[in-house]
Amino acid sequence: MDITLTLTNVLYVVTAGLVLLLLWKSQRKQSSIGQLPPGPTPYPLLGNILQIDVKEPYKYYLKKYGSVFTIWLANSPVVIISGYQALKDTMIGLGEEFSGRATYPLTLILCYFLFKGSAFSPADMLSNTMANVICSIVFGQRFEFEDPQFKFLLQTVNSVFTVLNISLFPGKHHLLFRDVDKAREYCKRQAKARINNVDPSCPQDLIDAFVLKIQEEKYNPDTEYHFDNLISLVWNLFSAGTETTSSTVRHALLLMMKHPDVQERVQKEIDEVVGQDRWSSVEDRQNLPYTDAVIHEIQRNMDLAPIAVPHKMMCDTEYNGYVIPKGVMVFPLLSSMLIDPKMWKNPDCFDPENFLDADGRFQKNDAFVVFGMGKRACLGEALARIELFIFFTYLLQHFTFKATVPLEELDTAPTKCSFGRMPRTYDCYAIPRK
Ligand code: HEM
Repeated sequence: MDITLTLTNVLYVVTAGLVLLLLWKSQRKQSSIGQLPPGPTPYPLLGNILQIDVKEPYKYYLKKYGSVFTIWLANSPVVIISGYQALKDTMIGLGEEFSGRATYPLTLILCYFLFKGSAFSPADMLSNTMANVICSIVFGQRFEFEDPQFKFLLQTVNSVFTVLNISLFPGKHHLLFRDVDKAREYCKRQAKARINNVDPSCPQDLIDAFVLKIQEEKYNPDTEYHFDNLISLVWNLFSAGTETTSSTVRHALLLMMKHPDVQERVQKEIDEVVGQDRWSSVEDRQNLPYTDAVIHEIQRNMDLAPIAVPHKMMCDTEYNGYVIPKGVMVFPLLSSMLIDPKMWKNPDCFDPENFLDADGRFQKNDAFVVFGMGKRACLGEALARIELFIFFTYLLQHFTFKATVPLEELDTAPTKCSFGRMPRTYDCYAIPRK
């Protein structure tokens, strides 16, 4: 008998056996969690992946199943929660139970990005500038834009937001994990260098302050202040705090080009309240209601994190007649609130009137949940709001932004993907105002 033929046959049988085993396990898992909210029937192994429309991932199911439903990403159930009431009940009312943090499943990552080459694109400048804000707070220093270490850190963060559009199979994401490890190593070296070198009377940055807490709590066995947490904190702040704000300002300038009347009105208000001879400060915000409304509307329109950052159940929890087991992943569908026609005057278009009352005063709106809600809401919200205000007002105080293409060709819709919405890259003219 031909030995190669026999081996091939054995291989077929083993592979078929493995596939059958996986199918059996997958179906057992899918049917074993009986009290989850309803949702589309999953295929074995793949779950609902093939049924999800990447452009509008959950719209159809929202209509069919209402505000709480389950989808399966491969072999893992994910509970999707949407709408004002359900999100308030869960993220705030049951805040503790819903406060675990899940990791992004690779299968969720189904993003599509468009990139174009450009003569003057503000993208790099914005991300360098915003990153230096975080660097000043965390590392106590700013970096030159050309610094290779700084470039590497930024590139890695950018990859986390963009290259994560790949599949379960070996490939680019492994390079990404390797780069993330390298970036964390850098954070580690920075932190290690400080361990015995902090002046307790004068901490210079976040690392110094954390190191002092480590020393203060060294005899407390339950302390959260230890070296590993310091590294995670530094990396989390850096990665969560750079691309988010710089992408928002990038989207802001794009919208200003598309809506020159809005840009002009913001500039007029800044000229009247701040003038041209000084920078705006946070105190000016209350006297700049139109500008404030425009910044909020930019963020609502952008909808940077449509499903927030995946949550995880801390314990078995009953909600709305269902039981969501401990460990199950939950996506709070923030988008559903940002475009809810019951909550906004004009939910589908960019319209600063969404944040203005009849007298032109700034009007808060409970459905403005771009930073998430409840216990796991964005840690950097206060800083992000200040950054967006200061950078946006500074840029419009000094420049008028103009598109390089006719306005009707300027597409402002962020590139869609199922976990984040990134602004498009574009060329622009920044015309000095003086
Ligand atoms: C436009 C700017 C930003 C937006 C729209 C934004 C949005 C968000 C959202 C939606 C979440 C997840 C909330 C949830 O899961 O319920 C989040 C988490 C987080 N953000 Fe931001 N963020 C921004 C800027 C920043 C900045 C500047 C920092 C750091 C200084 C930061 C640090 C974090 C951290 C550390 C978390 C995780 C919090 C946790 O797990 O408890 N973010 N952000």
